[in-house]
Amino acid sequence: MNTPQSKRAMGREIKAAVWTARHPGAILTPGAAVTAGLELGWTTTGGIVGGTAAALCGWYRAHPDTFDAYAAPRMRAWRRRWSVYLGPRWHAALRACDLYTIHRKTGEERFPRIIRVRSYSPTVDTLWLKIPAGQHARQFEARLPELTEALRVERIAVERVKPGVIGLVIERSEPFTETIDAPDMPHETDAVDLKSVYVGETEYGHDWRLPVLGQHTFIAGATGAGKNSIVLSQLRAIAPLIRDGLVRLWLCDPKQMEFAKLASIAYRYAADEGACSELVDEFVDDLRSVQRTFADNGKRKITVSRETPLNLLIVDEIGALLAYGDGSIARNLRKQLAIVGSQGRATGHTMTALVQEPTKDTVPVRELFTTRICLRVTSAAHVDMVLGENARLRGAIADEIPNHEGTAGIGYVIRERTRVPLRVRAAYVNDTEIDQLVTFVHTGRQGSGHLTVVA
Ligand SMILES: Nc1ncnc2c1ncn2[C@@H]1O[C@H](COP(=O)(O)OP(=O)(O)OP(=O)(O)O)[C@@H](O)[C@H]1O
Repeated sequence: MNTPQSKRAMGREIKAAVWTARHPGAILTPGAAVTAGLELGWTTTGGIVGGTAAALCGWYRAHPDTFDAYAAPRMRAWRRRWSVYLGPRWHAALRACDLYTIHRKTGEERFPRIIRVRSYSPTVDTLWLKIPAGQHARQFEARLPELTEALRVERIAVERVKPGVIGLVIERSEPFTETIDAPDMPHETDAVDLKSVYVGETEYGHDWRLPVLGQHTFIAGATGAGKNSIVLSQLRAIAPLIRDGLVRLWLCDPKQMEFAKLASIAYRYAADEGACSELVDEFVDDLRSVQRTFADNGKRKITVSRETPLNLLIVDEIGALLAYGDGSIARNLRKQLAIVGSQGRATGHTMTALVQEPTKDTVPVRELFTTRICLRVTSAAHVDMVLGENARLRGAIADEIPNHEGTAGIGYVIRERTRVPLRVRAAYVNDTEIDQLVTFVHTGRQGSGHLTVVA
């Protein structure tokens, strides 16, 4: 491309024409309204506009899930585009942070141009910026604290989208300011739906529910991010099924911290790496034996009962297990977890793995897990490793969650239908509530004569 030589800037009328071509809606929408008013009459046009608004209100009230997933992000993005990120305001913020260039010959100020606004959640916007020659994502990274203040937002992250285009992920406010109480333990097994177990709240204030039956769960988060609280919330929510022998816990607990308290209610419990590997072998043997029984009886899918319970394998610190020793344990684990991942859902063998740092050792096994959760992580690269490509650019800035207890349990999941990140917070289960869980299970088992088997 030739470097421009002229000292004259582009004419105003040409700039206006270019702007109109880039934003046809800004002319077409009022134009269509006026044309409709003149052609159809103002009453009919008012009726059409009112009818559309009423239909949207009806949708909003009647079907919050689909409205929040499809209509709300578009409407929000449009509103923000024409209010918050409007030209003069946007330019003032960039100018204050020195994030613009000056054309050497014409002296014209050149600002990164907003080419796309997405607002997948009420609290996070993603802007795509076409940056002028001479700018780079690094300059934005260096000025993020200033830009965050200038835009009056909570935090901002930068991603390079493609040559000449960067993404700014802007978190406008923190939806979670309070700890969420631990789930109650229902008394009756009928009160539990294993396909939808309460573990906390979403940024919309709805229940955050996870399936325990038929899905494998991968939880990543730096130390202190609150990974355990997700598992412990699940276990409290399904407590009567553990008590009644409808769910069997298989625990690999190399760290021996919170989960060690659960050893007495586990069906199998292992702490050191060798024992964990043996436990997983036994879990796969059990899976095989259920497969054989199913083959004999012509069954294809599990119905959870005492005879065919749900077997839940929880592997804490899977990263450490996969990186441990001479590699034989890691190889065995990878092979066995692949079997559980591909065949366990039908037989009622599901697994949950927790990892502090998603690394090259854990990435291959990550693919085995159908539900993935990313709490606070220490590197921007970890987010896409856990949640999939472009998750961070779409708003999952889990690496930007501040490292303090007030944010523990906060993270992101990817919504199934729209592939958009959802900010969530797990309920917090404290030590007393873990003890309550253990007592609840033991008391019920004694009452029913059900025996606890501990490895
Ligand atoms: N869901 C939560 N809500 C609020 N606070 C929480 C939550 N989970 C954990 N915390 C707080 O954060 C602290 C650290 O949590 P925890 O040790 O369970 O995190 P972790 O991710 O499991 O860490 P590690 O990998 O080191 O075991 C807890 O002691 C607790 O005070």
